[in-house]
Amino acid sequence: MRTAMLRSVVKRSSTLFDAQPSSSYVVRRGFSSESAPERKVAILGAAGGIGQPLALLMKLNPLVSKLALYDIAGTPGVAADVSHINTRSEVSGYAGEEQIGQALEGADIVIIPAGVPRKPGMTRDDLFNINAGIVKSLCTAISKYCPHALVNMISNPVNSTVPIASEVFKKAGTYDEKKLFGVTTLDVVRAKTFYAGKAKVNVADVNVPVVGGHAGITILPLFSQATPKANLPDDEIKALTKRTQDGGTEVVEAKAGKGSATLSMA
Ligand SMILES: NC(=O)c1ccc[n+]([C@@H]2O[C@H](COP(=O)([O-])OP(=O)(O)OC[C@H]3O[C@@H](n4cnc5c(N)ncnc54)[C@H](O)[C@@H]3O)[C@@H](O)[C@H]2O)c1
Ligand SMILES: O=C(O)C[C@H](O)C(=O)O
Repeated sequence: MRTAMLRSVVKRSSTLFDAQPSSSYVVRRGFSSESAPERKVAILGAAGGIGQPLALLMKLNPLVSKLALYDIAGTPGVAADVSHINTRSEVSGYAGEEQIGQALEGADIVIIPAGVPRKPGMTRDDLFNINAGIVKSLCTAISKYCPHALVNMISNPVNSTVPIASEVFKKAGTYDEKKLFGVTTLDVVRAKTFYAGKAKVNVADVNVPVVGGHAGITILPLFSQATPKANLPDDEIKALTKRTQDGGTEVVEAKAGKGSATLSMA
């Protein structure tokens, strides 16, 4: 899904990537490829639990030519580390609000895992007060510096942070419903894994549509549409549905105060 999204991005300017950010903490030139298109991806919250493995995956993605890693702190180290990987993209680290413009300038895709994760006993909605403000300020900067970028919202509660982003973009006159995404792929990933285990089929062959939002009962895995068909009894479908809806809580409790899903998320 992530690759398909990246493939759909249209190159906007051939000169976009010529300029070197002057005051970024780390800039490393990667290996170039004549034939691959140029695309800049910015990760906001790049030094965090999701941000770091996500930066690694983006650095491994041959469709990315520029990777901007932004956080309030810690990004120079992450950028230096990731930049040593021998793939073509050029990696830059940006730390602090005064550098967000450089991080976002020319970005085709912005991925936002910035914000606070849950602790045991909390719901995603309990994150609203702090994460709403973070998302609002980041989206205001996106409107200013890369108003045409595809925006992937990971920060929770996704059911609320996406509407916040859309309101910020509407106010700035930059809203495009085709370019704002709430990232709920983890629900699909979980539904596929849990279904494959119960149905005793190869997980690589499994498809399970999931509709709705990204919190509790708003997550609706459609196991009736799952393939390969397995004719599981109702009680097993109910248990699979509940486990998928509670998948995030399962990880939060297992991590016992050290955050929520990061690796399966990235
Ligand atoms: N959509 C999903 O499926 C999904 C899955 C897992 C986690 N999440 C959510 O993703 C978010 C991040 O989770 P995490 O485990 O990476 O948390 P984390 O605390 O490990 O990392 C968050 C990062 O955001 C940074 N940050 C905070 N304020 C910022 C700002 N104003 N600008 C830039 N960066 C800022 C922090 O410095 C930190 O490095 C949480 O809200 C979590 O609930 C969503
Ligand atoms: O559950 C959380 O708080 C994080 C994330 O939304 C998840 O589904 O793992």
